[in-house]
Amino acid sequence: MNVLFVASECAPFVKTGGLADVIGSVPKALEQLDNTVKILIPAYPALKDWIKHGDLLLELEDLFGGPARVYSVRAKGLNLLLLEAAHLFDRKGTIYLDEEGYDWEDNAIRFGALSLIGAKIGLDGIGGWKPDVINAHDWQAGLVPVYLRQSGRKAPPVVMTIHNIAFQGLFDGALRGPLGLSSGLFTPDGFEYWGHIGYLKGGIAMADKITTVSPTYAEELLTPEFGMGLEGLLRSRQSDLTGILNGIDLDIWNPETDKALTKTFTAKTLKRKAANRTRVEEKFGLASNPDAPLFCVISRLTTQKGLDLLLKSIPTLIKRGARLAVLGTGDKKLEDDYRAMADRFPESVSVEIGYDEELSHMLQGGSDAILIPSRFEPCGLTQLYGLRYGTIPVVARTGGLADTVIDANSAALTASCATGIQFSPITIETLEKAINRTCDLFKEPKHWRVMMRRAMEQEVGWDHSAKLYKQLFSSLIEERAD
Ligand SMILES: Nc1ncnc2c1ncn2[C@@H]1O[C@H](COP(=O)(O)OP(=O)(O)O[C@H]2O[C@H](CO)[C@@H](O)[C@H](O)[C@H]2O)[C@@H](O)[C@H]1O
Repeated sequence: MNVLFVASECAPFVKTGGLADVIGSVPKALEQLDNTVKILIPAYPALKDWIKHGDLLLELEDLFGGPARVYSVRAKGLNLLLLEAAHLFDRKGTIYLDEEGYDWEDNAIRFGALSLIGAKIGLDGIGGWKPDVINAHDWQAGLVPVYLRQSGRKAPPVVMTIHNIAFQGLFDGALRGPLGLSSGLFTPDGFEYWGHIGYLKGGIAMADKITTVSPTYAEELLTPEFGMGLEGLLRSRQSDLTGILNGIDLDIWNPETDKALTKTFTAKTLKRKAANRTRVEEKFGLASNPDAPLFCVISRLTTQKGLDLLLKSIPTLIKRGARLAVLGTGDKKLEDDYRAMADRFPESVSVEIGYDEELSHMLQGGSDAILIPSRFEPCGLTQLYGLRYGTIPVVARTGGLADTVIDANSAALTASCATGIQFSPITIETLEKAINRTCDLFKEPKHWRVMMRRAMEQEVGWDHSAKLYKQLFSSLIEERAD
């Protein structure tokens, strides 16, 4: 089966968050199942060099104000279709933000262009290759099914995947003209959202199937609390919505081979993990204390991730002799508040504001526990990396966090199946309790070691979920053929 992915980021080339990890890993698992997956992605500066190794397959004189080309290249085990359109993607700043940190003014056009080319490849194929199914990811690819629908032509089915409904891609309705969108579909049943163009909304309304990244989030999305205004539409499409849990790339995230670690380790050589802890303590300038856990956070610093709650719980953590190493970037106020906390308690709290892939591996390798107090979390990947590295996840019971961590309650401890700590409802008090429970458990090395081993044994790769994607794609293709 031929599958076209359309997405705005892909690890290890361009990454601002978990979307990139998924786009960079699930295609490899699908290829193992005898599928060909090609990923259409803009040729941002970080990807431009790959063009030299690519084949030119498509040339357009004008794509929303400038010329565009699509190159095909095999890079790091992935088939990329690089959309080169210098006027849209060859810029300094980040892939979504300008150098001052504001959204690029023309993001609607930039990702409208990505979606338009995705639809074109769906309709006409590229270089003799034709997708049997298209998987569009997040709002940046939300217009793919819209452009297909308005073409009126026979097109492959589309699966729209929601990685985070908080980002919907809402833009001025007047952009319909410049984007070449049909006014006939600009209705509440189509891609209109209260007078705006809703990229994700259009995608959800017009895709053949909708997936999200965990079963629990698929249920949560149907409620006003989590659906963020799209719960009604999603309820109307409930029978087409499934939650397929994310996996991780087991080669990139492997404590047995990870080059960012001081000492590599396995579930059988857990003692070797201690050297990594010492390295993190040194690197972050934290005091060492063998009697209390070293916690880490690797995250966007936002209220979604509950990091304002954690800030208030830090005194509890310090009281227990625990330490906290934070790696993150995001809301300026939270960045300042965390820096201030680190200045106040330099031996107990240390913060690295920035984005650093290698440091994130080092932290997973050297910390005892990872804190993820998210208010909502579609799936979450850092708890999966934590499980893989025996770094106990301490998580809010929501979305994919609820689906992937087994709480260390007394029954689970007795049955030796616990893999982490969960807390609910998501408040400062329950988070503090969870921190205290983690510190208590850490003082029982036998329980703690069993939990680490269980965590490391969890199936966190793509094997199972890639099969579910394949089944979903196959069923759609069969339906189309009937
Ligand atoms: N400062 C930093 N330095 C280095 N690495 C950093 C970092 N901050 C974050 N990261 C990395 O970025 C990724 C974050 O992925 P998550 O899945 O946890 O959340 P995100 O909200 O981005 O993704 C959304 O999409 C994914 C994918 O579907 C869902 O799992 C998730 O719930 C949803 O919110 C991880 O690989 C993490 O290690």
